[in-house]
Parts: sequence; C-alpha cells; structure tokens
Amino acid sequence: MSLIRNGQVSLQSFILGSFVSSYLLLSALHLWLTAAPQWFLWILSNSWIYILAYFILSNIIIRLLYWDDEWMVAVCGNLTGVAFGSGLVIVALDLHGLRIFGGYVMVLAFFHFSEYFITAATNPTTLSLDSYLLNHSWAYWLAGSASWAEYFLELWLFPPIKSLWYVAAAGATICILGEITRKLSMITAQKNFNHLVQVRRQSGHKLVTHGVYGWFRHPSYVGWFWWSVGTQILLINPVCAVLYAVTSWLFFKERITFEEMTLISFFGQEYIDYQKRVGTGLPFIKGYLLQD
Ligand SMILES: C[S@@+](CC[C@H](N)C(=O)[O-])C[C@H]1O[C@@H](n2cnc3c(N)ncnc32)[C@H](O)[C@@H]1O
Repeated sequence: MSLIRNGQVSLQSFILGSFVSSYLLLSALHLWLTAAPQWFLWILSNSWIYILAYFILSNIIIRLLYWDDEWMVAVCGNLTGVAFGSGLVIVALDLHGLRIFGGYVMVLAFFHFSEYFITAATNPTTLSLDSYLLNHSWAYWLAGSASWAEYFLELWLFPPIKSLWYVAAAGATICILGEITRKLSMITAQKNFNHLVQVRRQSGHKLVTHGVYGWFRHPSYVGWFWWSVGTQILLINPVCAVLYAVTSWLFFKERITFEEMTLISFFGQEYIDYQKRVGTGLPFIKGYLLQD
C-alpha cells in the first residue's frame, strides 16, 4: 500500500500540528529554561497563548513548505493536528476542569484526519479535500454545535454530572471501537469504498464480503453510528446522546436502503445472497429486501 503525495502532506502537517502538545514538555522544563528570552517565557506562562502562538507559527511554516493544492491539504491536516494536540494538553493538565471536553476534541480531530489519510492510502483516485469530511453537511455541524452547547450548559448548571469519569471512559471506548470498525471497513473495501454512494457501477467495482464485511453488511456505518453516539456518552450529554442515536439511526436507515438498491442493481443475485447471510449490523435496520 503506497501513500500518494497528498497523503504524505496530510500526515506531515497533522504531526506538525499535534506537536502543539510540546507545551507539556516545555512547561515541565520551564524552571530549566531561565536562559530563554522573556517573550518565550511569557508565551509559556499561559497554555492558551502557547496554543494560539503555535497555531499561527505552524500555519506560517506550512505556507512556506507547501504550494498550490498541497497547501490546503496541509492547512486542514495542521488544523486537525493542532486540535488533537490541544485536546491532549487539556486532558493531561485538566485545564479549567475541561479534561472530558479535551478527550472529545482529540476523538473528533483524529476522526477527520484519519478519514483523509485512510482514503489517501486505500482509494487515492477518489481523494479530495472533501475526504476530511470537515464540510460534511450543515446538519453535521449543527449537531456538533448542539452537543457543545449542551456540554457547557450542563457544566455550568450541574457540574457534578460532568465528572462521572467512568461514563466518559465508556464513551471514549465506544468511540475508539467505532473508529477502528470504520477504518477497518475502508481498509478492507479499498477501491470499492467511496465517501459518495455510487449510482453507476465503476469498472473494477467488486462486491466485498470478507473481513469486517463478513460480520456486517455496512461496517463503516456501524462504526460511524457508534462513534457518533460514543462522542455524546464521552461528553456525558444525556439529551444529545438520545438525539444522536435517533437521528443517526434514521440517517443510516435511509442511506442503507438507497445504497442497497444500487448494490442490487450492480451485483444482482450475488448481493441478494450476501443479504441472506449477513445482517446490516445496525439495530432494527434490515436494508432493502427485494422480497418485501
Ligand atoms: C461510504 S461507502 C459505505 C460502504 C458500506 N455501506 C459500509 O458501511 O461499510 C459507500 C460505497 O460503498 C459501496 N459498497 C457498499 N457495500 C459494498 C460491498 N459490500 N462491496 C463493495 N462495495 C460496497 C457502495 O456502492 C457505495 O458506493
């Protein structure tokens, strides 16, 4: 599996961005940094100033290193990297008591970076800036905004519920398992996986039924469904946990029905036999069954 240039750019810029977590090392060493210039010690005196300064500096470095379409790939890679590294700083230092939110930021940032990176590694011909899924849909970011609003409102009104660390740990575990399932699907399906549901069969498109596709017919949707619900359990957001479960379920039910209509038109009896052997993987979703 070779990695095309934009995949490398994305990885390099994600790593550059995530080095914002160097704050942890530098702040631990600050007593030994007496010879450092005053302005540097001032930046180091406040984690948020350091994060902002690092973000600006890393964007300048990226502007100097990458050109044309590589630049925007690097801007997005760096953005997800800085978010991931900042989340790590917040988790490690429990900044303002926001450890759980920091963990959520790490999960979110890694998801978007890895969507691009795994697409670059497995199906590079379909790779575009959209592969970061940062511009997924207005509904996706509306849902994100609602979850941030719920988190901070409840943190303000009922702070004790936001310290149920074992609930957050269960949410983080669900996110990690969902993320692994989704990425395993992309790696298993390779060029047969596409972020956009195909309505015409591409040459070379083969039906995948092995690996995770032997467990579920829609493993990447299973992974994404549980990942999205897991983010709300991680944030200990009871309202959004229910809303995310219901809206994601409705979304995937409709999408799977449509996708299976196309898959039956591509693969005919081969897909119908596959439907008989393997379930969709999502609770109470049967898919598009011709005999119904
Ligand atoms: C976003 S991918 C999702 C794949 C699958 N629904 C899943 O959850 O892992 C959508 C594309 O995968 C293709 N696809 C779905 N299931 C497939 C399978 N078992 N074998 C090959 N292609 C498949 C569809 O044609 C569609 O273009």
